Amino acid sequence: MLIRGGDVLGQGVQDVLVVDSTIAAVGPDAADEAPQGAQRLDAAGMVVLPGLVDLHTHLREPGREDAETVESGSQAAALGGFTAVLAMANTTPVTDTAEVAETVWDLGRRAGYVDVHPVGAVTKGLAGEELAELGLMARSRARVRVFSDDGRCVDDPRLMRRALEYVRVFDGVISQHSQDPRLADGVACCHEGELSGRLGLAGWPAVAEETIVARDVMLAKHTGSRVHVAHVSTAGSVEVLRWAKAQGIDVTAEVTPHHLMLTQDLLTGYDPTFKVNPPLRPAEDAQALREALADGTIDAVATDHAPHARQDKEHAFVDAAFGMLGLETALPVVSTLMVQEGRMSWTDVARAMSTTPARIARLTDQGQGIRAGAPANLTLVDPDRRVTVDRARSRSLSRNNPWHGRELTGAVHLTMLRGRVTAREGLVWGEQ
Ligand SMILES: NC(=O)N[C@@H](CC(=O)O)C(=O)O
Ligand SMILES: [Zn+2]
Ligand SMILES: [Zn+2]
Repeated sequence: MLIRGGDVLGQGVQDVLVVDSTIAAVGPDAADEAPQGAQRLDAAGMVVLPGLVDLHTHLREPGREDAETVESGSQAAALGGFTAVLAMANTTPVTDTAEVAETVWDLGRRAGYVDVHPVGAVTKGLAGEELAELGLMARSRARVRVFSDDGRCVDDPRLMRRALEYVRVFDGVISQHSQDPRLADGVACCHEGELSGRLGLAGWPAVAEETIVARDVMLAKHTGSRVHVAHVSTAGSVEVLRWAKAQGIDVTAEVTPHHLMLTQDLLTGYDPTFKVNPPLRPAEDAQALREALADGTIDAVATDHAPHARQDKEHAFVDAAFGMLGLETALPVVSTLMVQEGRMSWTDVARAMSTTPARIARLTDQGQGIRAGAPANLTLVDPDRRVTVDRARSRSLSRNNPWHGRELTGAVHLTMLRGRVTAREGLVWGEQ
């Protein structure tokens, strides 16, 4: 397929020739190299990005196939411009063995829309007591490199130290859900501050996140291992990261689209759609996150796509499950908030949503950019298209969509995984 006239990485119009599963040529001569009868795709007005990689997705299978399956989540991912997702371990059973990791990996292959890389649990059953089979998961067919107890914090410093030492052997990384459970009330469900008092809700203080981030960067320094901070949400965490990076500590961090754009003020209606962990924060935090993403202190955007079935989400605010959808809206939110408003270029977006997350997860078949010889993982974005988000049109099996009714600018037009079109104009592979 010859992709004609697209703006590659926002750096200028180039043709891109894809032959089989590989990018064969990029540039003015690509058309000359196209074989007879090659399919042509007019990409005028589109931005061509490398396939997006999500470091943080909850696919809910095995165990909660009513909320999401590998197949439904993979379809949502492809429609969102992703070619790979890291599937979190908080399933039932937990992904804490090579067998479960291989099951998830195989389900992803069978679905075929995106590469599904299982994240391994750090501790058995996410219980925070005993290390899981990290080495066996790493050596399994699923080649696990990212480990996380996400949903829970590995709060025992001794266990965190051991985990960091262990994964260093195979160049793995611990993705930490940074939240000291001892600094937050068990029923906390929003940001602790003046607003939580007014709403009568128990909150988490920002410091519950920041102390864990600070501790973990020191443990990374001590062990010479890699730590990744999942869903950074406070200005104080950003300051710690900035300091740690200046010291040369091997730490990376991700931010979600919702922590970039949404703030705690949405909670005044007590709508559980906006209940998420970590909680939506004050506007000053969101502002600090935007700046940190733009200047590279925060390395990546990750969705934390967290589907929940109606019976778990539609409750009084305090009783509802934590989490919100994100796969289909991540690129449009980043486009609207960061690109349209001049904070990031499309090259920066490619770095934060493809190249860097692929490197953090040590993926071998993703994030290699748009150059001859790289796997043909591509996302075509229509940067000026305005879309009003409609939760009813999501491919996710769940409806906890915090973007419902919002108008966003920038839409995914087409996604290609190793030369195969997996999504195009709202339809997935097989429907086109
Ligand atoms: N983000 C959330 O609010 N929920 C996540 C867990 C998590 O990411 O911590 C989930 O699994 O539902
Ligand atoms: Zn988490
Ligand atoms: Zn999560």
